[in-house]
Amino acid sequence: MRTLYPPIEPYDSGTLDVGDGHGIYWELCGNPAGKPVVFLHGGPGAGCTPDHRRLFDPQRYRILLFDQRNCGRSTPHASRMDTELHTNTTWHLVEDIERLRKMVGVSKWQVFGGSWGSALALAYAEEHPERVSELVLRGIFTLRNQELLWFYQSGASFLFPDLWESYLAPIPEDERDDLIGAYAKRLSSPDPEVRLRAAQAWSVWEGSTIKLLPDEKLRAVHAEPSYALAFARIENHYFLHGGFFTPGQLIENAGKLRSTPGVIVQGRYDVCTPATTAFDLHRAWPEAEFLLVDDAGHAFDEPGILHHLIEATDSFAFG
Ligand SMILES: CNCC(=O)c1nnc(C(C)(C)C)o1
Repeated sequence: MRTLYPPIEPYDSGTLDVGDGHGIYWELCGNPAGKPVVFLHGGPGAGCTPDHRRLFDPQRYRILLFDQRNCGRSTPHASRMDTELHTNTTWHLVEDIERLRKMVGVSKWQVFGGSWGSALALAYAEEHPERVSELVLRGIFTLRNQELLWFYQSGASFLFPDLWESYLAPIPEDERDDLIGAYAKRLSSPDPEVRLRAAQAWSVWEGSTIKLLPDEKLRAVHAEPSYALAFARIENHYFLHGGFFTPGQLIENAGKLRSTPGVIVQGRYDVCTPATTAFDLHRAWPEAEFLLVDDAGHAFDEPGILHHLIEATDSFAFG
């Protein structure tokens, strides 16, 4: 089974001013003369980690990673309540990707994204197909209403009834018919204790359910206050607006990808973004290789998923 390439450090990094008061943290890793690839993290609001650099052969790829608006090392951080989110939408991020592409000076690049990153990758590729050499996608998420309701209102709750009680805890029973809406109210509360309690409950729900087997380290990351506040605020903001898509937009427009080489990797037991969406994308984009991993959940570093992701990036590298 293939696994991550060795740990590496960036050979360059910085912050790009993209307007609206936003500074986007970016870093370049691997071979400056290598095949260009951009990595799109999940959430939205999760930020990049050093392991994300390791999905690509550093001898053959020039790897750009960046923290999307208001999260990670980008500024202003959404954990601050004076950080407003109205200039953080899918289409702002698509424009940021183009700004970064022009900054690094490439005409096209491989786009790699998992979960929310797969939605952003699809949005970018459907908007700018001429800028995408290949797509490598994992844990397909297109923010259709049924997808959001499954994970945040009713569905995944049937598989994790114990953890679901903790997700419900901050919300009074008479508001539980619209949990995304009820969480929005608490994530914008003037009371910092109310905000933090809601943010941690929201963030830990996801952090506790994205791997096939429990991962206490990942749960702890999601419970950390600054991370949880940004992650929950940004996710809830996007989900309240349906990802800023028209209903079913990414699947309906997948015909724009017919000439783009691609690989779709999906865990059979992905509770966060169930396989039905990946299958719908496969049906709409049959040219892409579709790999359903029978012993995996959602996370990129589940053994079977990681194996196919590394095989995919290797297969597209020069040489
Ligand atoms: C609903 N959020 C799905 C998503 O983008 C996602 N799933 N897991 C993650 C991290 C592990 C990166 C937090 O992001």
